[in-house]
Amino acid sequence: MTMTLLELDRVDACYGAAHVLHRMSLNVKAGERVALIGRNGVGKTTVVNTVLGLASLRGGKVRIGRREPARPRAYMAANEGVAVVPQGRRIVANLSVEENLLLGSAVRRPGPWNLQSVYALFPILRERAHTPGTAMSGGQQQMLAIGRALMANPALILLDEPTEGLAPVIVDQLADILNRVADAGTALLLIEQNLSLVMRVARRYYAVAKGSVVAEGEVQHESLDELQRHVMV
Ligand SMILES: Nc1ncnc2c1ncn2[C@@H]1O[C@H](COP(=O)(O)OP(=O)(O)OP(=O)(O)O)[C@@H](O)[C@H]1O
Repeated sequence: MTMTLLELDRVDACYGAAHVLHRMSLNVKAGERVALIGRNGVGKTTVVNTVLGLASLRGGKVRIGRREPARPRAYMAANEGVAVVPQGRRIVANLSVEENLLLGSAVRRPGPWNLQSVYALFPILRERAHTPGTAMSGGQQQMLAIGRALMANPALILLDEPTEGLAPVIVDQLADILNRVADAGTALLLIEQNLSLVMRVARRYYAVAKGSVVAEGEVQHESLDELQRHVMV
């Protein structure tokens, strides 16, 4: 049986008094490529925040790898092989590209990814290894954020709107890179409003509205119009 890497089972989650997720259920198994789509503010980032313990789990169950914590915490995700490429990238400004990559290897599992293989995937990062991480373009910083996640050799990467603010030509490169990462065996949960990326990378999708899953299925069985109606503002 394929291992479940992440599962939310009827999860309710809050920020203080703000109740954002309502019986949210989704799962990602080893090697899967899953998209989470939906309009702004429906709770997609809160799924990641619940896994990291940044939003409070108030009901339901969260499974992270082999654990089912009552209070999920970021270190548990890291220990269970779940890495995050956060919205806005969060590159550390006063560290070089290489130092930012090395931050990703603090909790490291065995696997194919190391500085050399990350540099082979992103030659631009090798060229810019000693420049400050935030001195690079938005697209390059996104590559750095993905490279940093790979340095942990994760079984699953949660990517929160990786195409935000990127030019279409960079989105094309990103699709190619994410497919290579997934081909190498890493599962992806792709939070995205860019459906061109979703259609090129994801196999399954969940559509979210008002903190719950309102539709799910195989990406290849849906038309662009069908997916589009879940993200239109
Ligand atoms: N730290 C917080 N405290 C209180 N409310 C929050 C907090 N973070 C987010 N929210 C609220 O939770 C709701 C869901 O936000 P979330 O960021 O999960 O949405 P999203 O689907 O990821 O949207 P976006 O694409 O805009 O990031 C929104 O109404 C937002 O205002």
